Amino acid sequence: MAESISVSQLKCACLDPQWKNQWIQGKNPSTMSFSPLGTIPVYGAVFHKIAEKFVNWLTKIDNKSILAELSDEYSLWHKMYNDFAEVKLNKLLEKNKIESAYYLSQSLKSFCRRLDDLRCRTLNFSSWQDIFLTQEFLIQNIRFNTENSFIVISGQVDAVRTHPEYGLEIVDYKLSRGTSMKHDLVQLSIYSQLLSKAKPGLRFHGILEYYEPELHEVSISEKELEQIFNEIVYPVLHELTNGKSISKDMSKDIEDCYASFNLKVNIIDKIQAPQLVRYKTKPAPGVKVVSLANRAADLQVFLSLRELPIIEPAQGCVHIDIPKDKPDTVFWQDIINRSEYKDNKSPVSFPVGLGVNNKLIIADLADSNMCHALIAGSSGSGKSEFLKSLVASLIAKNNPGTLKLSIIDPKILTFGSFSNCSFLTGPIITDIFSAIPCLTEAVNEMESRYCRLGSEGFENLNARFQSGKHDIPFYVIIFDEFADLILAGKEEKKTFEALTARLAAKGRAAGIHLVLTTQRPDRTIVTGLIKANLPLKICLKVTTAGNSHIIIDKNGGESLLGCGDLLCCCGKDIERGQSPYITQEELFKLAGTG
Ligand SMILES: Nc1ncnc2c1ncn2[C@@H]1O[C@H](COP(=O)(O)OP(=O)(O)OP(=O)(O)O)[C@@H](O)[C@H]1O
Repeated sequence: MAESISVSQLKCACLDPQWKNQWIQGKNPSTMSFSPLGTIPVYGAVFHKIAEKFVNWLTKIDNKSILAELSDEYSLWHKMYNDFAEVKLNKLLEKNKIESAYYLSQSLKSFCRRLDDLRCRTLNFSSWQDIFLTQEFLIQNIRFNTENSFIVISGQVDAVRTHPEYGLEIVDYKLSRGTSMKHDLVQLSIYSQLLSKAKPGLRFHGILEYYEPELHEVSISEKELEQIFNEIVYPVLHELTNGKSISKDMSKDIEDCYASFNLKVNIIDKIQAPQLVRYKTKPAPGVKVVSLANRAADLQVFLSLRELPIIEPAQGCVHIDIPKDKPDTVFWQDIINRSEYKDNKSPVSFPVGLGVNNKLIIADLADSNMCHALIAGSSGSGKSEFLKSLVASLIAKNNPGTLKLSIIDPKILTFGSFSNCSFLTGPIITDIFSAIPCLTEAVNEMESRYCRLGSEGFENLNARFQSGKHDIPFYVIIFDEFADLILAGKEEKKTFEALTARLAAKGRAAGIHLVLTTQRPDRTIVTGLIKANLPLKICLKVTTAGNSHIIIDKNGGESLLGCGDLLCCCGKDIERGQSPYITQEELFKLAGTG
């Protein structure tokens, strides 16, 4: 799911809007650069190759007499020509590219002159390693976070050198100039950001070396590079990831739509969330909130929305949630690295999603208001993805000694090849009738834990865990689609309800938690008993307002957008969020089953 891009591709995206659009459309445009018409074709790649090989060779010399032989620009050029350049230059001559061969040889000569200058400016020069820290340095898979997503960038820096005044300098060799100096600096600015992420704590000055064929150098400070990155590169990164959905400002359209029904409103603020834009709307005196809410269908038509907007009263304004055409994915990896989550020390807390206010919605199974969960949503609403991210979050915080999972997955697909995961109490249960023995065992386990906790003087497992005793694992039972068991027969339904009620009533203290999901949130499935016993309710997109009511006692679930858009209810507050997305590979890797 994560986008990855090379530095040359990113540079093209920054400099050529057509290139960028093709990339956004999923194409893979070429990054070939061409010499401007009417100029001699330059062979930048050949120059880079020869320079790289030569400097590599130089930095490996430890023989003093060889070093001494290369004491001026002429001897350096002589060596470079004989051992590294001659064959390439001859190839160009054979192809009758005489001017290009001449240009290249002159550029390489300038490069040798530059090497000599560098040697002279280096106090107590003892070897070429004193100058070249690294060259053609490969920086791979550096992750850049954008507003709601991230992109992975890889590239190869021409050279990193020591500089007597600035410390370290990143060098970009060029054989010709771009259309403006700023354009040429884009690549350098990307490298400086990549390097400072790859080598935290180090600071880099930048230098552009134009071999045209005489050397012209342009030196640029770390601050200027950062400014170019922020001004030119970062907005493009945003477009390449979330930017696919930089949403049109609809404030005026919303005001106009209401005005056409004689309802005067004023949009006072808007918030970008991954799946929607929330417009904070102030009704004029005399305009009823209910009249605004009643116009949801009109707004949908007027604004050409794919779903009804959700319109809700809030503190001092009305929230109008307008769905984005292309929602942004919230990546699990980003979420668990956020400090709000990292600071939460409960071993059984997990991020439910990213709220519209950009704050994480975190649930904690150790909390009595959230100790067992009911998750409902129609087919495709994101239940399985939600469960995967939940399981990943729990696994990431624990080890098989502190957490045990039982997974009942009649759909088979969700946790497919998860079976040899060391966190599991046994094989994944795919036969719904085997769910009953699993829950019965959990009840027995709960009773025996009660005795043990009582004899040790602990009120609950979490208190025991926090006191440093980690030998009894938290135990989470995940039942992905319990409807079939309820519908299997009266007896099954009764037994299931009774077991659920027992576990729900006393499970939290024993560190045993239930997570039940269904795609059929009607009264036959989500019975009063089940609903009452599972305090944490997650409503993904459901088919009807009635379904939404059954889960969260409120409409709204029917207007959600699917794909992890959710309403989370624990107690009286209901929060809208977007659930994190984890890839199958990431999950299996984490679970040690990849
Ligand atoms: N949090 C999410 N972020 C991004 N995409 C999502 C998210 N959740 C779901 N999706 C998208 O929606 C698709 C369907 O999700 P999922 O399989 O979880 O639905 P489901 O509710 O389990 O459906 P079913 O009940 O039919 O199995 C996923 O394959 C994915 O493409």
